[in-house]
Amino acid sequence: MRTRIKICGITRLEDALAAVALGVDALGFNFWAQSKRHVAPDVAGQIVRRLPPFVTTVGVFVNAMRFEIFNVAGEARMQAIQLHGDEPVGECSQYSFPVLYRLRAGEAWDEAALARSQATAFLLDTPSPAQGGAGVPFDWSLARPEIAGKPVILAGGLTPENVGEAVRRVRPYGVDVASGVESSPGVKDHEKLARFVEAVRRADAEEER
Ligand SMILES: O=C(O)c1ccccc1NCC(=O)[C@H](O)[C@H](O)COP(=O)(O)O
Repeated sequence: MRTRIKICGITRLEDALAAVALGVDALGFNFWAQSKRHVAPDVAGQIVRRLPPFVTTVGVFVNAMRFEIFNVAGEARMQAIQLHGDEPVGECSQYSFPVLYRLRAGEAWDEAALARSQATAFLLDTPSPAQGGAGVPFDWSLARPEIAGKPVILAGGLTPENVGEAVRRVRPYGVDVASGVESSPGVKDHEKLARFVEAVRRADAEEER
């Protein structure tokens, strides 16, 4: 299976186009005002208008009101949303968008509630006071390819140097990275992006052999 790749914290068109040229599957746009990677909805919308088809745009929200999510996701042309705060998992059913629901690694989950939920996938991240984007990996033995029958997107401190090992060990549906491919918050380093994608593809190819 090809591991899907989401690059999170896109704020600039050139970074979005560089990631897409490398074949990534999804781009994350952070609409939480306190994030170092915050992007205004109109700026995100202008970036999205310049993307080729078949790239999933994901709006990242932290404890936002439903009407705000609908308005922002609409204006910025998001195709999916990521709930990355303290939202209950039942909140996923309130949206017509596919929803990535953040789980904190190491916390006790109510697997039955997760299985019943309308989450499309679980983004498994390092617990962090900054909510996300902290660049700190967690113990991957806490991760699995699926949780409650839904795909897992592995996040938290992934870098070009460690992502191959993470993919080999966890075999997640996808991987997600923000800080590990940056030169500064919100500014992607295109060389790190290329090495990240290559490391994932190398790990995929090893599994196929
Ligand atoms: O990236 C942020 O600044 C951020 C802030 C608040 C909530 C979520 C945030 N990012 C969401 C992501 O999906 C990140 O890619 C994920 O947390 C992993 O980040 P990193 O450890 O920097 O790769």
